[in-house]
Amino acid sequence: MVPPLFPSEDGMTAILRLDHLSKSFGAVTVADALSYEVAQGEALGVIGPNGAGKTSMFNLITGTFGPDNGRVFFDGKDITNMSAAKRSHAGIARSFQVPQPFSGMTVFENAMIAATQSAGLHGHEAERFCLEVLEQTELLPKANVLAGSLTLLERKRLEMTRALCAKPKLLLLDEIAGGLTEAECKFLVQTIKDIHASGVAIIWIEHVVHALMAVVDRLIVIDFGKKIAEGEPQKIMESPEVKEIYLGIEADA
Ligand SMILES: Nc1ncnc2c1ncn2[C@@H]1O[C@H](COP(=O)(O)OP(=O)(O)OP(=O)(O)O)[C@@H](O)[C@H]1O
Repeated sequence: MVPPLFPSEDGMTAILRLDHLSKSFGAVTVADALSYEVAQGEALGVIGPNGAGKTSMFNLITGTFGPDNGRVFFDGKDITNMSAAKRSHAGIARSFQVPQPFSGMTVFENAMIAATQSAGLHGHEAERFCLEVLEQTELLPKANVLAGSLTLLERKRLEMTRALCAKPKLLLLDEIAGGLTEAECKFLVQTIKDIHASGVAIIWIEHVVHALMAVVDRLIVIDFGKKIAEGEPQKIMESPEVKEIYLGIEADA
């Protein structure tokens, strides 16, 4: 039986629900009965060791591949069998760990592709919206520059721009702070805070934990495709499970 969608257990309205998602590639399990919810407008942080299945979880949410078992619910609908393109139209957008812009196009043209193809905007409306987003992500001065010539920080900003131009209800950020200097990271965190404040729900996978902690309302920890901890960020970071994974301290030490 399909579980009731709204409201969720804590009385909040969920934008996303993963219900016992499982996925394996041969002997490698990337999702192991993974279940959680994201409330409308919530910012959820995701941490876990390399290879734990975090990016795979995004692939299951965006429909890059389907689960072996379990279901994905988004905005009141079961989207488990929905194509990636339809999920994008429905309001799920992502940024990639390795930025994937159209390098031979300008920043503005990259933004326009997302606004027209994913958000379904046209003409002046699309242009106006792209300019607004470029201002928000501080890329407006680079609007006419080729994406291939941007710095790493600017490419990360372009990833966010493209995702935001799709008018998402849920934004998936995959290790967007990696490789940045401390000062660059601070700027990026402020932009993500602004996006969060505008009401967009966010799931943010990040190894740069202090950046994550500055934004997220809740944290989950994934190891071997399994959710091993979930809750208030500070408490989770101090939990024995996290210390064991990140610092090599035995859970019962
Ligand atoms: N399409 C695929 N086919 C086969 N194996 C895959 C596929 N996608 C991911 N994997 C494997 O699944 C495991 C989990 O990968 P995933 O990228 O989801 O981990 P991650 O937690 O995001 O890691 P990282 O923090 O290093 O980015 C890895 O061992 C990876 O090689």
